[in-house]
Amino acid sequence: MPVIFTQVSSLQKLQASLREGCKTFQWPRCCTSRDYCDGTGRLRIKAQVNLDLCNKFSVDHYPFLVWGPPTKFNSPQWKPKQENSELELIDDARTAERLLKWINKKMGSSFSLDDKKYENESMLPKNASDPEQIIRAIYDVEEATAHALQIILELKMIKPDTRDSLVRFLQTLVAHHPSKRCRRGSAEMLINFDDHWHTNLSLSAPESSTLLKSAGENICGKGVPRGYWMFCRGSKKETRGFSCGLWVLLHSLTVRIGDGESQSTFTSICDFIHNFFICQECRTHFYEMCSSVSSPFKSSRELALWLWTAHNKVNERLMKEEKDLDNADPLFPKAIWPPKQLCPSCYQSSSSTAEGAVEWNDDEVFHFLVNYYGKMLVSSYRETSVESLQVTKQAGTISDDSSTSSATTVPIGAALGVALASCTFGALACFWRAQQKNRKYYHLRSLKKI
Ligand SMILES: Cc1cc2nc3c(=O)[nH]c(=O)nc-3n(C[C@H](O)[C@H](O)[C@H](O)COP(=O)(O)OP(=O)(O)OC[C@H]3O[C@@H](n4cnc5c(N)ncnc54)[C@H](O)[C@@H]3O)c2cc1C
Repeated sequence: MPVIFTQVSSLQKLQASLREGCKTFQWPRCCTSRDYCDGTGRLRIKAQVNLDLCNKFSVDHYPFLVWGPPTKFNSPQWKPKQENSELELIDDARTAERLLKWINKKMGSSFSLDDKKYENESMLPKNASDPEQIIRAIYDVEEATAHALQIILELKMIKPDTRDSLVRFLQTLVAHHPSKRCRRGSAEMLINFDDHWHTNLSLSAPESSTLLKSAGENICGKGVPRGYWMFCRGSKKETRGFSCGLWVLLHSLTVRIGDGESQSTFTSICDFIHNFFICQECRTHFYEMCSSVSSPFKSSRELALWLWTAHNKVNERLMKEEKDLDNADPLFPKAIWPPKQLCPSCYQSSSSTAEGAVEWNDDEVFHFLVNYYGKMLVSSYRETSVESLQVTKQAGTISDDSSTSSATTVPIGAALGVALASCTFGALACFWRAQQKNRKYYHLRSLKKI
């Protein structure tokens, strides 16, 4: 997946320095907003770290843009004329138009600088009722899994009385996590579990930090958690995210298990939330719902529908709370799910009872859940990501989900590729932001003049 390596703010700073009187200068090896014009009018670079970075990439002029797969940027040294390198110097990028022309040629695309959809808000799922949105959630499920594990380890939540519950949950993940990476990582963790947690012993500090590092880094592959959400990204920083990813994980488990595993999966989910979900209120409510189940589950259908109903009960309660407190995410207010647009057949034709409750067609809801959290969650990604296919082909393997490509390549590809429909947009976003800043700057200046 190509990326653009640049420092737009540095370029702007450089331009600003020139405007402010740096009459003579040499192109710096690298500069940032902390660089400055010295008494002789030469641009000086302050931070050693920038020099090192620029040395690594042989940066000798501005703007200096490199195109290539993100993982290749980790190589210790790269030179613009290096043969057989997947990194390529963009040699014509003096203006946004010229850069875009270069990218369009490279990609066989025809983007224009007026394509306003590259703004940040396009990173948000535009319409939660759009079934295609779930394709992004595979990354959030990975993110939530790794995030949950980090919390467990950092807060030292594995104790003699919680240990077994984690083992059971990991066993479920090994068999049924929708991401193969996470299945592999969970298996790895289980294999090593007894080495770190002898029965009835909690971890001492040095052991804990060693395991924290290796488990945290590996449960869903290197680079996960990545620190951002795709499907679960809220329009405010404090909304959605982890708890959304956790729900998606739980639903995806319930549609993957066999009938004979339904009761044990139910117990493992309930215990996991009870012991390891840090939201006290959520745990308490969820535990109450778990405790009110009177007879064992006999099929995955029963369990999937139970979890769906439980989630809707939470939604219903939060709908009221959000209304009272006026703290809903404006783009993602709580609602009874799935909405009609997403699954019309889930609704009985009479639609709702006299009390206003929805009458569901349970068979259709189950069918919908199996498709949505089963096939769609994992397979649509492969179909829409050219990059993922390329990685798979290169590796000479056949993938059944997103897991065969590198943990860092795919999400960046997803972040730029799936969310923005093409990696090119990343570069455009850069220019877009730069343009906007300029517009804002000129706007402010014109205001000052007035
Ligand atoms: C087990 C659990 C219990 C929680 N309990 C509480 C609580 O008591 N109080 C509280 O304030 N917060 C609770 N939360 C957090 C809360 O439910 C939301 O996760 C959080 O507010 C973020 O909401 P969201 O808009 O991202 O959608 P979420 O509710 O997180 O849902 C994520 C996605 O799942 C899908 N979805 C929605 N409803 C359903 C459904 N019924 N079945 C299947 N899929 C569905 C939608 O696509 C949605 O975008 C809990 C979270 C979890 C995981």
